[in-house]
Amino acid sequence: MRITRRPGEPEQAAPQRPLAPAVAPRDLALIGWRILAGSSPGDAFGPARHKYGPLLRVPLTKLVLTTEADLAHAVTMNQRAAFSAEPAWTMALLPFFRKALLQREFGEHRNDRLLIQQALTPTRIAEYADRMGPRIRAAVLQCPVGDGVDLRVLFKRIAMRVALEVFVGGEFSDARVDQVGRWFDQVVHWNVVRAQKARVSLYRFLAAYLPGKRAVRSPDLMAHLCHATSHDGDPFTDSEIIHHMIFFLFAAHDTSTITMTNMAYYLAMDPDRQQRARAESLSAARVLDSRELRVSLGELDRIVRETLRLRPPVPSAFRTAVVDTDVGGHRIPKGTFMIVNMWGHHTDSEIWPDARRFDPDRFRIERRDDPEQRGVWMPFGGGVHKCIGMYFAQMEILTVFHALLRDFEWTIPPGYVLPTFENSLGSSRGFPATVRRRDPDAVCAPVTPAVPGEVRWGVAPNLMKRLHKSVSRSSSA
Ligand code: HEM
Repeated sequence: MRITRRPGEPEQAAPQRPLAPAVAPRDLALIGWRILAGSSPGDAFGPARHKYGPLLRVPLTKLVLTTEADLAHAVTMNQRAAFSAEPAWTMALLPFFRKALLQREFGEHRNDRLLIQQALTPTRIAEYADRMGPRIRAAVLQCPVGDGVDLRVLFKRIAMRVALEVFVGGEFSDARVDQVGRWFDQVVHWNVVRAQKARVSLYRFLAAYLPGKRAVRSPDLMAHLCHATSHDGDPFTDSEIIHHMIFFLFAAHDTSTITMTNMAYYLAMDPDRQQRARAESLSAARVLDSRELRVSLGELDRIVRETLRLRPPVPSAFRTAVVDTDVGGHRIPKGTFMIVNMWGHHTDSEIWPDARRFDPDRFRIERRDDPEQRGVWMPFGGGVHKCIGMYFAQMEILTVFHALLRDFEWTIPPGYVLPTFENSLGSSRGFPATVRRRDPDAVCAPVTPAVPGEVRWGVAPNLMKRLHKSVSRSSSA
């Protein structure tokens, strides 16, 4: 419609619909039950979204949850500076981190993010790939074989070593890597005493490096922070550097460990797909640089993407409204705690055909162009807090699996379900794999097209049947 107005006449604002409050459904608990009973978050929230709208408030609280992709963009892009990550993340998961990057906002966040970003430029990542590649391949060759192997232990050790050697600098013994890994496991533990003890140990461990880093400009993040200035123009204090490093090392290894564990799990459930990825790796050179990794390992790259769609290690982003604002036509009062659940729209069957199938081919170029899929894959978040380590993680994961697929094959006991909720940030578990070393001269068997596998969900898989029954009873009541 064309709007005509005389010169000088003020522009009339389009009539606006009054802002609605987020609905607080009384049957919200039922959604929780559905997820516990084996629904994916996308399936469980779909009916509620149709009934109540895209924003659901938890009754009697200031918690508002959305599984809507558009709203996830609006909140994380934060164009009106109405949301802050700091108080929300501190409450949700990071009480044991102090002034981490994710807990900084606006000017201060911009300053520190730009500094940290310098450790993650494409050139630096390529250097890390060259330096860490041989160490990763050597570590993969140590993979235990036999039944009941927990591959998570291997992935954790590799990711922890890479994070320490790249961002703190130097070389670390296996015992030291495992010790630091255990402290990080405990730092987000529900037992606050253990968590506090672990944080003190990490603090002391990193503090011991400070004098050396302040004296010499070594090419690692920690030395870089020692010689940089903070937002107020002063050098970072010892404590600021250590708090940055504790969160950074955690973010740099825990998410990658979880992703690699989940990938190994899906590939164990889908032997055809594993074989296809192996054939691709065997047809490429054993040693690939960071650019070649992405170009030569398309199948593996799609497996990473699909794994991150189905089980994002950071399933939600948390924000607090710092002013009264609105999102998607809904009023958001100051102080609202927003849970942007990317996992919900990642598993929404209205967006992803056959959403519960593990189907990496959905990321093939010809299918990725599907307009419905554009912009709805958000495992690394969005906006100014978007994951700073996205390309680093990709390089590391591809390097590990390229080596693993060439020399090992693995399966999983039939019917085993890796508990869905227990493989995200702060609570991650492995699974019992049967691992065999491959004969290096064996030719990869011809590959049949993979049949996408239905993903099984469940918090406690052995309780699934019982929970299903109780949910259908309460729904029909
Ligand atoms: C598969 C692996 C990874 C996933 C899925 C992941 C996911 C995420 C997500 C979703 C966020 C944003 C949270 C929010 O907006 O509330 C984030 C932030 C962050 N990630 Fe990652 N991450 C991964 C790997 C890494 C790695 C390898 C590093 C470091 C090398 C890293 C460092 C960070 C940092 C420092 C932030 C905070 C950024 C900021 O506040 O500006 N992450 N990550």
